[in-house]
Amino acid sequence: MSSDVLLETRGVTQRFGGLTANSDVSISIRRGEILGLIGPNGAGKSTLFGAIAGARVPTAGMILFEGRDITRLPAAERCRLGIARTFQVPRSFDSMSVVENVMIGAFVRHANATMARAAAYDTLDFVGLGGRAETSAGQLTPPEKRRLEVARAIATEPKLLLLDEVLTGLTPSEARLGVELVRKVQGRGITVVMVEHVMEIVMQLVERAIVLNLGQLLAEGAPAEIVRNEAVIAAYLGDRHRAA
Ligand SMILES: Nc1ncnc2c1ncn2[C@@H]1O[C@H](COP(=O)(O)OP(=O)(O)OP(=O)(O)O)[C@@H](O)[C@H]1O
Repeated sequence: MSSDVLLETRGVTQRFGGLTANSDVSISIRRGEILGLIGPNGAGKSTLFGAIAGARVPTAGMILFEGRDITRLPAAERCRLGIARTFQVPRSFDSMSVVENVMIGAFVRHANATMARAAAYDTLDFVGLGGRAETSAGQLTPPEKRRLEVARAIATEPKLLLLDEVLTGLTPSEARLGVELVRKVQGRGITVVMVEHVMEIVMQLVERAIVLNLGQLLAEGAPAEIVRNEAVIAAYLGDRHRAA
């Protein structure tokens, strides 16, 4: 495997009873890129994130991170190796303060609470939530909660960050800030894979996109190629993106 490949899935299959959520999915994630993972609802995008982050061991197939087989490694160990994810529905501890929520991530790298707190404050400044550090997480607005989710993941100091629909449902100005934040994350040397349905965001942000449909890899390429791919138009985009 070439060293510019950070993570590779080989033939990953995930069955839930009779349903095959991922079917023989082989993809490579290149070091330093922003990769889009797109496809219709139920295509298996979040399931693939789960396989990469260690939510469950896939039914079949293999996952390699920096050339190492991590297929059976627990999520916490993958996190220590440098894989972090956010969840589609933010998972904050609402009775705790914002900074305490981020400390949960920072403890992955800092055993000492003072150092974890300092790292959490830095991360909150980085994501633009520095002014909300002492607020209860439950009082954050929905877009702020998404940022908190990103902050907690970044505080683990990942090499690979999996973002599950963090920019979906935002107003245009919030989405613009979100796009800036993802670029800043990449600027830190973190490789980003993002599940995103809003094609305007995908088109401006990602360098390469992978399309899943019915659990299978349907297409991959530059966003400008993807939006012209007949199979992708038929399965996902519809005619409105034909001329994009
Ligand atoms: N833990 C589970 N048990 C049973 N079925 C599941 C489980 N997780 C996902 N599925 C099913 O697997 C399929 C793929 O789901 P997944 O959430 O990965 O799709 P997705 O592409 O992320 O969809 P969306 O864009 O709606 O989030 C769906 O049919 C879903 O209902």
